[in-house]
Amino acid sequence: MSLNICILGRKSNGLNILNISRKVQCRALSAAVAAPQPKQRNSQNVVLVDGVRTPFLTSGTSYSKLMPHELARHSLLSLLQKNRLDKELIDYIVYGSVIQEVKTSNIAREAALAAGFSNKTPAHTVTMACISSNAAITTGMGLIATNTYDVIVAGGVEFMSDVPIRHSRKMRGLMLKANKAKTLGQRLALLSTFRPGFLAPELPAVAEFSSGETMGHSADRLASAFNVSRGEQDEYALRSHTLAKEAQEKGYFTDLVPFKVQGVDQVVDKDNGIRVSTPESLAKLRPAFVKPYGTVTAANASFLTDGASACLIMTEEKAKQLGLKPKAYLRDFLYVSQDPVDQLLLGPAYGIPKLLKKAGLTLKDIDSWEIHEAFAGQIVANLKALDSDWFCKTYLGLSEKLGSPDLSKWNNWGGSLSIGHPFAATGVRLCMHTANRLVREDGKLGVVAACAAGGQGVAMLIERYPGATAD
Ligand SMILES: CC(=O)SCCNC(=O)CCNC(=O)[C@H](O)C(C)(C)COP(=O)(O)OP(=O)(O)OC[C@H]1O[C@@H](n2cnc3c(N)ncnc32)[C@H](O)[C@@H]1OP(=O)(O)O
Repeated sequence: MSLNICILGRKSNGLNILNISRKVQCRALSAAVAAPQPKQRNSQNVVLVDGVRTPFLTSGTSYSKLMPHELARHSLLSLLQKNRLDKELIDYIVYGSVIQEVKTSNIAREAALAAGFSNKTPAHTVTMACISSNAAITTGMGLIATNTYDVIVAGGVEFMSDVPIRHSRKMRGLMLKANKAKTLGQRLALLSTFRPGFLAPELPAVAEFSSGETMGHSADRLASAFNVSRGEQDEYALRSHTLAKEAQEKGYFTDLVPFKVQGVDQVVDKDNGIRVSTPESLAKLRPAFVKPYGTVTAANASFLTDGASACLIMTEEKAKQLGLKPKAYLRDFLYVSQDPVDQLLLGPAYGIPKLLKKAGLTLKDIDSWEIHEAFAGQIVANLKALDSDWFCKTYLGLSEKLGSPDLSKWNNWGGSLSIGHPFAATGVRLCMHTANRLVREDGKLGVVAACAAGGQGVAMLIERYPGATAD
């Protein structure tokens, strides 16, 4: 028998369209009593021991003079310090990165060396757009499952304060040829081919390579396809910022490790993009991408963010041997992908039903949802897709809609819209917020899901570890 007392919390913020109530779920008798058991998949239990992140900062602020591997270094060192771990214990490091600093392309290795890890600890870097640190974690799970390694650090870093801006292709061609020219005559001949237009730089864009469409434009198109109004998007964005602020003030972001940045007077100890606004000021903002009729604005989109994260995963047996107290079991995961020219931000809508089916669970079994908020319109569209017979039958092959997740369990500490979204670092934050929320909210099972450029997505199942704490 489970006792399920729901206390109606403070005023609802008027989120009627999404039907988001501010119910605080109190499961006084532990969820474990009648809780479902997901199908066992791993031959060995893989546990998430702990995870940390730098404060997430809007790009161009206190981290702007750093290099990305220095941010990653901070998360690696902090993970070890927080868990009082010897660097020699780490068998392997996997890190995610999306927009790469060309000098540190294998940033996992550069960050590890900068952090003083043994040069005998191999490290590699993965990239899968906004789910790159999920890919780092699941790569680590694979290395553990194949008995290749026992103790893995997985993480991710993104640094939007300094991105590689290139010369144009023509200018690059000219410069490479000039490098090879042997005589003054050859150099002068090349110089005569130079045209001022060659100097126009190539800026990296947060855009889909195959279609050239920016993510913001895709979000606008998705919102329009699912009839998500501007009002719904602003309302959802306000919810995200409000809940993040509340969680920040209550000290729930225990995954965040303060950072003394060289040259910056004050220790950076908070995410700086959380900004609770009023519905009126949100309504005044102009469209950021599709002008003049689009609905995605600077306030209902995630913002360009600098940050890094790292987590420690290993077999349960190893954690016991080392006397470590894990936070969660990493129970299951899967990736999904669709045509990016159609709709590329529906990863959660594709991934969640598949994951639940694979694990033998239903929506009701999930106590904590941590879903990446690329855009408010993208989140509302994913919710509408899950609750749509048409979408679930046509695109997922289900006999009917999956339904609506309980929104009182959904991103209760805000999300990427408010906390920030350093692309390759977000996955670890999602897993850590899930693990810590399961403890604070007395739940058992959590789902992480995210969309990513390329039309890809991830869904992960996380289970609270007995005796876990949220510190
Ligand atoms: C799967 C994935 O995750 S894909 C990746 C998803 N993420 C992205 O693609 C990143 C999208 N975001 C962006 O590119 C940028 O943040 C943009 C283009 C939306 C906005 O960039 P900027 O214009 O530089 O934003 P900026 O911070 O200046 O804000 C613009 C205005 O909105 C206002 N604003 C921003 N946020 C808020 C807020 N929460 N409340 C009220 N006003 C706000 C600002 O004050 C500013 O107003 P002003 O013009 O009067 O000064």
